[in-house]
Amino acid sequence: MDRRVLIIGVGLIGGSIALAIKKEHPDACITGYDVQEENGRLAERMKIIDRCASSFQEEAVTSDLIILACPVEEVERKIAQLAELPLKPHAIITDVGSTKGKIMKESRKLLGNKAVFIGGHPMAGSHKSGPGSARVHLFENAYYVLTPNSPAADEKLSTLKEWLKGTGANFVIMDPEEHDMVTGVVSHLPHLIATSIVRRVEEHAEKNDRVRWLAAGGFRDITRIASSSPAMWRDIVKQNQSSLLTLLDEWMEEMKFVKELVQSGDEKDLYRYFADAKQFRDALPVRARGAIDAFYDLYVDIQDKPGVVSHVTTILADKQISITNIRILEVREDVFGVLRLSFQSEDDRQKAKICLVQHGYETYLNM
Ligand SMILES: NC(=O)c1ccc[n+]([C@@H]2O[C@H](COP(=O)([O-])OP(=O)(O)OC[C@H]3O[C@@H](n4cnc5c(N)ncnc54)[C@H](O)[C@@H]3O)[C@@H](O)[C@H]2O)c1
Ligand SMILES: O=C(O)C(=O)C[C@]1(C(=O)O)C=C[C@@H](O)C=C1
Repeated sequence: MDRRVLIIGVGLIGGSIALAIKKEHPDACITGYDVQEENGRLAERMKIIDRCASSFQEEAVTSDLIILACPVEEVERKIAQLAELPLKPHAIITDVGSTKGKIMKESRKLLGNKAVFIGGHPMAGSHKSGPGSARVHLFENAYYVLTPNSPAADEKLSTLKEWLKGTGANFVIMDPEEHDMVTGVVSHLPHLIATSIVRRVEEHAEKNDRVRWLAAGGFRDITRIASSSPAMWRDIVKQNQSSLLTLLDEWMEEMKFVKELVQSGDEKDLYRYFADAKQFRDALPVRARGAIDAFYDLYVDIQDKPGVVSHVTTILADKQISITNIRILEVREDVFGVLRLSFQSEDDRQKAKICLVQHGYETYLNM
């Protein structure tokens, strides 16, 4: 074990990066530091990291690669703390934070140091948190933004990509401000909208319990991300405030337009509004995004009767296909329920599909 990696924050993303590094660089020693000691210990027990440390400062000075994988406000604070340390010359520091502008500005504090900072953001994830949800394939096919901002960073770019090769991600270089506007559009504003929908529904549910009963697939799909880590999103909103304020103004304009459309009841205009959105969304490169498919989910229609779940799992066990997660999404009386099975790889998902279809089950790759 010659080269040393330190991951600060061993949650979903830090843990998944650790697994991806280990896959490609089995000789590297990966140490984790987490302010929640139980997360560090869990990651160690799960062999996501080789060991956990109780002080990040002590580890940082001997590390070749330092990955900041904590919430973004904390990434900024950690950069300032690292800048005070005698880091190894040519060590690489990177982060996985969902915002880049303020972090890149803070990283200038490291310029006097011989270590090099390269900002990073893998554009895949989940609403789940903690090392227990870490997955080696989480970033496969996803875009992974890198924001080098100095000649020294340009020089180290290929070394960082080599470290991160096991993620299977597609690296893309971006300017931090552009990054924050684009992620504001596709990730941060949608997150605020999903959360606000849940809050509206909660208020209605307090007045009428049937709101809870009838919340089904549509509500689930549009609000899944509202179950994400509140600490992570509090920090993202603080860091990307200026893009979000612009985008919220645009959103309110859009809602004003929608209200007028509903008020007008104009059939042609209503149809066009939905049709335009459908056309754009259907043309998006879903597979390349990685975020959804990284979990290699397969949906199976099952009847609401005893023993059906164990029948499905037995079929897969007989073929030695392991399931990483299983969930019944919706069971409607007398009709069908949808079972969501998650697999480690695309290969397992395809094999599972074939043998379940052979046993008469209806399966879907997407819902
Ligand atoms: N969840 C996603 O979908 C996603 C995707 C891409 C990037 N990110 C970014 O990755 C980072 C981590 O998010 P996550 O989803 O892994 O969250 P997580 O909650 O699963 O993990 C974060 C970890 O950081 C630890 N932590 C918090 N403060 C710390 C500190 N001061 N020192 C050390 N450890 C600390 C927490 O205890 C936790 O274990 C965030 O910056 C987030 O913006 C998240
Ligand atoms: O899939 C999810 O749950 C996510 O919210 C992942 C998601 C996203 O918006 O796509 C969220 C924040 C990250 O910075 C990157 C990815």
